[in-house]
Amino acid sequence: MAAAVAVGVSLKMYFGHRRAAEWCERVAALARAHPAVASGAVGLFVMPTYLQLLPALATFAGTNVRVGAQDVAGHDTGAFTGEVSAAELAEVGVRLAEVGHAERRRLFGETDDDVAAKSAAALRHGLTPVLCVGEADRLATDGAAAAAVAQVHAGLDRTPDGPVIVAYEPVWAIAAAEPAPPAHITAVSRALRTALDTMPGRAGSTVIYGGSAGPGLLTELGVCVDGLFLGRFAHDTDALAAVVDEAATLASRRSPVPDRA
Ligand SMILES: O=C[C@H](O)COP(=O)(O)O
Repeated sequence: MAAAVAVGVSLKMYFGHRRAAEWCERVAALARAHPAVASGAVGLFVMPTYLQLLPALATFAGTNVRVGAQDVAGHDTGAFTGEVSAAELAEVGVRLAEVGHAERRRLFGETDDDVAAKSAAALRHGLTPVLCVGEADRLATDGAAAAAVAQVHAGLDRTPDGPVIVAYEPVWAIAAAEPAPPAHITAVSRALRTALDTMPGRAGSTVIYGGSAGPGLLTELGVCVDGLFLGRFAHDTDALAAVVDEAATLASRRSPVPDRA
């Protein structure tokens, strides 16, 4: 089988309940019809709001689409009003938990320690963390890579073993008109892969790119990333289908890499 290329989508808080349900129905139909998703060559995952998780799990049942949460508590149980634990997410069938997104760091004051606690909670309960990292300001490649690698260590160094997905998202490229330049993404993604390769317990981890990603980018990036993490440009499911097609082509060109996250 071709090596898996990931295509993830976070719906953030863009959709209401009905629109999210309709979008999930269309994506489930795409997943059922697309041979590369059905075979696992393209690893599609979807992150709706907490309230949309249960209906999404029902809609994607029987497909290869994994459902993830956009956040997770750093604690396992107790008096943490408004939080949702990794244990409960895993109990209902959620497979991934996003941690450290730039919006949570900037708007909700999440620190590296918070991110590490959330990564640890996810790994303790069998969820794959999707750890978002990226430089806040436009930096040259070396500085950007150093900042992103430092965030990976801060988010993972004291956490249980297990494969993770690192989403490289330069903050300045999120919600922008265009993604970061391919040469920049390539260089930073390589540095992230090298860092993950030297970290004990992270075999099978992958690096994907997010930040105004859409159709065409994966083809430009080629094998230097393990996939894309989409936001706005997946709201149109035809655009998402185009990215899945590109991922399928890329997967067929990669050497098999078993058991990637
Ligand atoms: O979670 C996804 C990323 O933050 C990218 O969002 P965007 O493509 O809308 O910029």
